[in-house]
Amino acid sequence: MRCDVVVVGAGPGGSMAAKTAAEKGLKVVLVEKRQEIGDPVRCAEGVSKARLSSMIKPDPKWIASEVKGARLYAPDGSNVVMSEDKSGDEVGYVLERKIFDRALAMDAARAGARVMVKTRALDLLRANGSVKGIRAMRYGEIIDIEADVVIGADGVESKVGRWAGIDTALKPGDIEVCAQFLLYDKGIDDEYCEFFLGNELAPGGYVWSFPKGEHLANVGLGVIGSRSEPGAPVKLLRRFVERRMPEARIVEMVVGGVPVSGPIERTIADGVMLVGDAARQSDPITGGGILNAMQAGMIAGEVVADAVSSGDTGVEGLMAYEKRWRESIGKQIARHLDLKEFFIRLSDDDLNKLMHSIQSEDVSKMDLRGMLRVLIRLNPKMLWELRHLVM
Ligand SMILES: Cc1cc2nc3c(=O)[nH]c(=O)nc-3n(C[C@H](O)[C@H](O)[C@H](O)COP(=O)(O)OP(=O)(O)OC[C@H]3O[C@@H](n4cnc5c(N)ncnc54)[C@H](O)[C@@H]3O)c2cc1C
Repeated sequence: MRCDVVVVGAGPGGSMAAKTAAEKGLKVVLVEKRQEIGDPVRCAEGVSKARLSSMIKPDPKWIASEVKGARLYAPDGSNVVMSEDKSGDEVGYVLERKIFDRALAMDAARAGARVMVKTRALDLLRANGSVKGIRAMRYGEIIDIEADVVIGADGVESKVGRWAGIDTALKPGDIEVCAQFLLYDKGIDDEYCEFFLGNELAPGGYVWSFPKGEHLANVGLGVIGSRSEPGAPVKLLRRFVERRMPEARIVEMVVGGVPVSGPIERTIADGVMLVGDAARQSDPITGGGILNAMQAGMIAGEVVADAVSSGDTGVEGLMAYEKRWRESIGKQIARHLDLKEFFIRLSDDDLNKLMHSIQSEDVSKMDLRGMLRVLIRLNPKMLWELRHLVM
């Protein structure tokens, strides 16, 4: 089989890359190892309404709920409320990713991409040292898919980067190890996402509750890998749920990892591009990666179309991808990495102090940067080293 570009992985990043490249007239193959795109879900499914809407038209079929904002809790229970349009990438819509991921792949198919499920990429094909596509396993048979460019959108456990010689290795401190329940509890606030901070609750991470309507919610937590033991996230989550919502009915459980390493050194090689979690493009503070993956996928699709039509699919021809994603989402990722590195060092007392200091301020209409500016003004000694982030 021969095409211009083969995309490995039909998550949000891969499907957007495939759709964009197909719309630009390229012959695209999108391979997905699972037999059902989007299932099982390893995600809390929260995204910013405005940013999602800037990329695709929201469809009620894949929106589980719309929230008014987010409530942020310090370890001692003190809290602030942030409104939906300002609370960052996690809040606005809570998606139904089983339907959402499938809809994005269908959009790619409608744009002309060939979608192949139950097809696992096994390795890169090479000829005279250059990448020439992938070898894959499809329904138990080995097949070769020849292509000028391979886009690796194969998620947090990505192998495409490694096969291409790109260093995507993550240290334990570069991963949030997560556990999540989909649960029903009468006490779930259907109008607000909730975030709970605290080293006892989730060392180096946080607990979230993202409502999906009618008192159903994704309740989960992430623990920084360097401070986690095997099984710890599930134990901590069970403790949280037993204490705060003892009547909860758990109907689903997922575990998974989110890269919070910040940008890797390079995301392209000759004939290869990495997108989304494979490129470690998720947000180091929130762990949110859906929208960054989609945006990077769109950029990758545009750049690969230019590269194929110019006949230069080497590093030079793909360099515009590297530049464009770093100029856009890369800047925020880098800023949030600095913030994460600082905040995971804070004690629960520090977190309480910070929360108390902003409770008398109206932060409801502020974005994360505005809130940080106020926090630095009120706690100059503790937060002085973060001042460059708000200048
Ligand atoms: C518990 C948890 C909660 C999260 N909550 C949120 C949230 O609320 N908001 C948010 O924005 N982000 C969240 N994230 C992160 C988000 O899920 C990811 O950042 C996002 O899915 C990345 O998209 P992607 O397209 O890069 O990769 P993925 O969605 O991981 O897709 C990769 C695809 O590649 C396929 N694949 C892998 N290897 C191969 C292969 N060899 N051959 C073929 N196919 C392959 C996989 O099956 C998969 O379908 C969460 C993550 C976790 C673990």
